[in-house]
Amino acid sequence: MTQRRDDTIFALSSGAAPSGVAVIRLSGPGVRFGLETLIGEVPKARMAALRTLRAPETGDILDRGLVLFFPGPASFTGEDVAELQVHGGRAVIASLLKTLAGLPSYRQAEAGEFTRRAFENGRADLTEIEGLADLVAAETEMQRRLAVRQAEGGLRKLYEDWRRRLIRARALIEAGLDFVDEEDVPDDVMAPAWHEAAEVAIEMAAHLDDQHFGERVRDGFEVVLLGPPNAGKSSLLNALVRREAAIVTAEPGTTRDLIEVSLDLGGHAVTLVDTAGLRETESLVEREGIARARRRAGAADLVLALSDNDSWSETIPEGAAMLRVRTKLDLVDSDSKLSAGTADIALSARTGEGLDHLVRAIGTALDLARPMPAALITRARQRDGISRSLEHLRELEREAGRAIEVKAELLRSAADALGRVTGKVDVEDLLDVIFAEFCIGK
Ligand SMILES: Nc1nc2c(ncn2[C@@H]2O[C@H](COP(=O)(O)OP(=O)(O)OP(=O)(O)O)[C@@H](O)[C@H]2O)c(=O)[nH]1
Ligand SMILES: [K+]
Ligand SMILES: [Mg+2]
Repeated sequence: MTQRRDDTIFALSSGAAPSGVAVIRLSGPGVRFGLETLIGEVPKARMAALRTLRAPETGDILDRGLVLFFPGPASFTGEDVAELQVHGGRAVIASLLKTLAGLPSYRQAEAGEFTRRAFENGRADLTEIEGLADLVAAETEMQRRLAVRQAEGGLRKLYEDWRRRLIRARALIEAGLDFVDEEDVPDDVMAPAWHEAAEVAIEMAAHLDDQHFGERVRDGFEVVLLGPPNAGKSSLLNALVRREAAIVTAEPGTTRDLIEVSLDLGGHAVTLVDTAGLRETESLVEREGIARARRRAGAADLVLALSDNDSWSETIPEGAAMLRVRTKLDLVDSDSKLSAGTADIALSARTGEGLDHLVRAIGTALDLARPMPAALITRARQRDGISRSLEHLRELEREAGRAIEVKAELLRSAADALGRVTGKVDVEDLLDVIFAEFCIGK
């Protein structure tokens, strides 16, 4: 996807027609010419102007709408940009797009091309662009909050600061190399550089040690339902998703495979997994299902251990965060309901009683209530880059006795690994993957 920058690109940036209002976005060197052609002038920068749009050849009225002009370089893409806010009918949009396509060196934008131009013109780094993609895709409130912070440069600021400090440390070392015979370089000339690198390494390690919180906000936390046959696991899953996603029968051993559903639980993206009831059995199919249930529970963010009789023997895998859920509360007479038993929560999938309590408890158990740090890793790509950078710094610490040139090279590699995360360094191979996430018009 290499584009010539003398093209002016355009696209419908709002959703599918028909809609009340449609937004057509233009970017490139021909934007001023395009506006003069369509409305006879270039309106005042960043002010909405109500104008009649006309076909250049015939003078026919295409539509009347709001026209906005954002001169480069202080625009989204860094180029001249315009937005045409017109009526969202199919014919209006079609005639405008056709008119634009007829202008010299105008063409339809490819998916993500506006954002790509923004990156190439230095208007946003890769982490901000990933934040933007997440913001467009955000489905839950937590995802939206995380994406806004990232799109606003939360990660960029942190990573640029580290990179700047590593580059400075290397400069200190190289300056020392230039002026002093290596044998004689006194330790204290280099000491501030080593100190700086060690500080950055500590900060990176802390940043990486986040239990993958940002990735899980983005991709969803995994919550696994576990318990003996007929505990009511599938019934609870169905009640939470409000549809018959899993088969429920009175027969113990109904569920064999893992059943996954994605849902928004109180503003948090969760993948809820129903599993086979745990028991000794001769059935090979069921045994495999039970083995899968245990494996999945072992890797879960949270296990909901279900029981309809307040006993919790052997259900719980070591180490997993867990809530004990007493099911079928509607079968319990109202006097016994008052004695809480050993469960964290009691509920009925049949009547819905206690479900809201469960949703709140899940949020608390996942520790979602804590304040979100300004910069959270949201993707494996970022984690890999920071880990690689930290590896180089660790090597630097281990190789304390090595030649100064080797150490300077390790600092350079550490800074480059960071630069690849933000897109400052040699990322051509990554770009197509990242921009493919965007739709046309973004
Ligand atoms: N009264 C009442 N019955 C329930 C409730 N939840 C589940 N049941 C019944 O309990 C039986 C088992 O429910 P399931 O949801 O299939 O239980 P499960 O844990 O998925 O069972 P397996 O898949 O066999 O391990 C069914 O007959 C359900 O109708 C409830 O809240 N109240
Ligand atoms: K069952
Ligand atoms: Mg089941």
